[in-house]
Amino acid sequence: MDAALLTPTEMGEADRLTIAAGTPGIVLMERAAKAVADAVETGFGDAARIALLAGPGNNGGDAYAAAAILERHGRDVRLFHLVPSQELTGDAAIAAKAYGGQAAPLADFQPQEFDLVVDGLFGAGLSRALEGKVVDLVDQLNASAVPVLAIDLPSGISGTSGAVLGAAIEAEATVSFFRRKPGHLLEPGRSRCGRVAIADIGIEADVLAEIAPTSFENRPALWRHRLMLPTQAGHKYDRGHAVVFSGPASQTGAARMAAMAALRGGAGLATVFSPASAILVNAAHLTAVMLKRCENAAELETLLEDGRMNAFVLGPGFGAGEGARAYAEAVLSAGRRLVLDADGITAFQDMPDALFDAAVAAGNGREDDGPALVLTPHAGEFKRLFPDLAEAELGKADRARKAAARSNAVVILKGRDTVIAAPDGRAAINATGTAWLATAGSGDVLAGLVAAQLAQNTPTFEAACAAVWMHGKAAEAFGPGLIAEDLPAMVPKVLADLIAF
Ligand SMILES: NC(=O)C1=CN([C@@H]2O[C@H](COP(=O)(O)OP(=O)(O)OC[C@H]3O[C@@H](n4cnc5c(N)ncnc54)[C@H](O)[C@@H]3O)[C@@H](O)[C@H]2O)[C@@H](O)CC1
Ligand SMILES: Nc1ncnc2c1ncn2[C@@H]1O[C@H](COP(=O)(O)OP(=O)(O)O)[C@@H](O)[C@H]1O
Ligand SMILES: [K+]
Repeated sequence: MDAALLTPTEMGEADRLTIAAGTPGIVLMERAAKAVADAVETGFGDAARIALLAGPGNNGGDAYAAAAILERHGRDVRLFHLVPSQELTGDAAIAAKAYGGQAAPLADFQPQEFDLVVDGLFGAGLSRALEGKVVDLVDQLNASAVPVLAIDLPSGISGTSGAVLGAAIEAEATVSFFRRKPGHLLEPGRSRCGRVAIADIGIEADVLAEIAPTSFENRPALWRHRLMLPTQAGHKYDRGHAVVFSGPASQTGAARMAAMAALRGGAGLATVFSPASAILVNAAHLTAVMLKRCENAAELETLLEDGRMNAFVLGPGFGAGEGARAYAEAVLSAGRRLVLDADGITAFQDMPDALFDAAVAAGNGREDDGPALVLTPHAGEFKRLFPDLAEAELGKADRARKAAARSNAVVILKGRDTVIAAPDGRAAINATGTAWLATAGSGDVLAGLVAAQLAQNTPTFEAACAAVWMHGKAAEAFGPGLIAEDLPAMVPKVLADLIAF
């Protein structure tokens, strides 16, 4: 549960359970405020003049309580309130009463008069879009060069979806409490948060058992225990055999990169299945990866008789025609797990139900590994299979979740904030990677890394999460100048760190 993300509603529940177990709300607020004051001291120690902005709820209460602490530390603070303190209720009213320092209405706030602004306008309780004077203030603050430390979330960012509601503050740093929220990881929220620190305010981890969160940060804690690493006496077939379908002679590179990634990711064997016309091109470039001719569906049926070939990739460079559909359906109906990427996804754009039916019929695989199908769309490909979901007013995590439930597939919805969702409702949000991943072919490598995990019998959701995490880490390890071919070569370093972890 270390990787759990809490929606604002779930966080409210964590708060409620903690209060019910005997910790008064004002104590939680004091601890939250102490964490904010500590973040000011450690991150913005040089700031001489500090403004704290207080909204109408407990986020504002945190600002009052933090102002009181900073003032006791001798800092020059001034508080600006959206509503007069006598209109506050509950813990926020208590905190406002306890603060005896300078306060003024928000209309008097001029960002340039300060070296640091602490944003306590809205946090988890943001329930509608910002409007009117608050929007003007946010715009003015964002246009100034004054750094902002946000309490819980930058005001205007949805903690659930990361969306900007009306307008949102751009923070340099954010202090949140107990666990991250999806909005800290999903764009544009992630970019607006700056550095995120999570403070312990005395909420016990055991509240999570009752809350049963379904969103997670994609970290090794989520899947590390499900990875199958080579055993001392292991055989290559223990680590599975990944197969990647090659496209025609002029489009073979993508499949080879995916196959190389499958080997580097730990599959015991990897084979490219190639149409006859591309055999020589593929043969000229392959060494550790093997090659077999697969000209049509009948040949595929025969090849599938070798039950050791247990994980397939279809799509990179393949061509988006009827052939792709026939192969995908054959692989699924033969009980193998399949990563469907790129052209493989596009091939089903006019008949997505045929794909979803095949995935439902394939069920949950051997020993309940999880779904047989993994879909790896970027936003454009996603729209081809799920046009209604692409257009719905949904956050990215819910979009991916609904797609996973509809298709009975694990869906990897790619981008800077890649979401991995399972039909059972789990969703993991990834934070590894660099902008250098936006390079031709990097998605092909990801498909191969997923197949590597599937070949090694990692359950489907965990396989997808691990692959996305490693893909990002490989990019981080390489640094600037990355092209897709560099990624497989970085995987050994990523695995070494993971094993040492
Ligand atoms: N849940 C917890 O465990 C803890 C919560 N704390 C703080 O409490 C915050 C949540 O407090 P609240 O639930 O009171 O919520 P907020 O303080 O985030 O905001 C709710 C208030 O803002 C108003 N509001 C919402 N959207 C608005 C909009 N667009 N324009 C104008 N007004 C709007 C609401 O009517 C309500 O008065 C957290 O973000 C955190 O800072 C901390 O005190 C520590 C403990
Ligand atoms: N700005 C970014 N930051 C981090 N990762 C990114 C960014 N842009 C793209 N990616 C990742 O790079 C990969 C690109 O895959 P894809 O769009 O299929 O490209 P291609 O078809 O060229 O292989 C995905 O894993 C995606 O999540
Ligand atoms: K805030």
